[in-house]
Amino acid sequence: MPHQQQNPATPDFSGFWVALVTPFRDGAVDHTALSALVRRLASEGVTGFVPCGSTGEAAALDEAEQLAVLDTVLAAAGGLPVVMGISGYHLGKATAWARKLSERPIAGLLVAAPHYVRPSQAGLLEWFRAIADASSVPVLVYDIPYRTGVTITRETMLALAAHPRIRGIKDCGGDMGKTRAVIADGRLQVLTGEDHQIFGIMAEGGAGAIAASGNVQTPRFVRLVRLLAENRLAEARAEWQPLQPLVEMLFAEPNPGPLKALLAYKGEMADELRSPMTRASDGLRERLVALDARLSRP
Ligand SMILES: O=C(O)C1=N[C@H](C(=O)O)C[C@H](O)C1
Repeated sequence: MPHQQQNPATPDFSGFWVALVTPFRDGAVDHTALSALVRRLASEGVTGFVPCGSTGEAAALDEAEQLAVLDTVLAAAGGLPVVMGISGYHLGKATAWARKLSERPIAGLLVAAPHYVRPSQAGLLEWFRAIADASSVPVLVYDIPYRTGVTITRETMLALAAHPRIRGIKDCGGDMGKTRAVIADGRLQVLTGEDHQIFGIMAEGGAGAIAASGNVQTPRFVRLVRLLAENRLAEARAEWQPLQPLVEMLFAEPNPGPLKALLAYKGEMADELRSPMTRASDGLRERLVALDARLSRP
């Protein structure tokens, strides 16, 4: 497999990354659909790919399935970088997994705080440092307290920035004070992980986004992030305004249900999720299809 286009000495995670859905068909991962999705997104100008995040229903995939998803994405990515998601709450398993994943030609690991166990800040430092020590590729901290149940404080985040392999955050932290402090500190690249905050966080100096919404209307998201990176705020605002209702609808029911409903309507995959995640309602699907059609008109 080709190595990712990242300079290991100065990895750069700026740009627009897509948090990939994992297509299923008749209960199994649909690798044909996944490969076609990645090739389309690459041709539409995304920076890179993030498989096995929350959007990718990683919690419902066993290790062999996650590795197979990663290999399909690497093979279809055409040399674009791939950052693999890791979550869990067993430190020994997480470090072993990080070691194994970093044998693959990936650009980085996206590591969430341990969920359910609610450790102290000292425990969080141990978690992220141990995984970064085990990894041979850069690590992005996935800050998402509403899913993990644990808040990474500003002080903890800045302490993590001292680790040579921790290079950025996927910010769903919901604390603009912390986001601003990390941007001002300058050691970690801040990628928003909240699709509705792409404009705001990049306008404040964020380096980019990792977003589920970009699985659809991809060229619009790619243009938006490019304009923001170039500080062309008025043009970026004009690009952002029509995307706002799309983002709202895509998250009106649990992600990735709405996204898969729209991708299925477009013929890119089956409208199938693994329980307990469920398909979007018919009403939301109809509204999404209508909005997507409007956004797709030249
Ligand atoms: O899978 C991800 O990574 C993302 N997850 C967020 C979520 O559903 O919590 C949304 C974001 O767009 C990407």
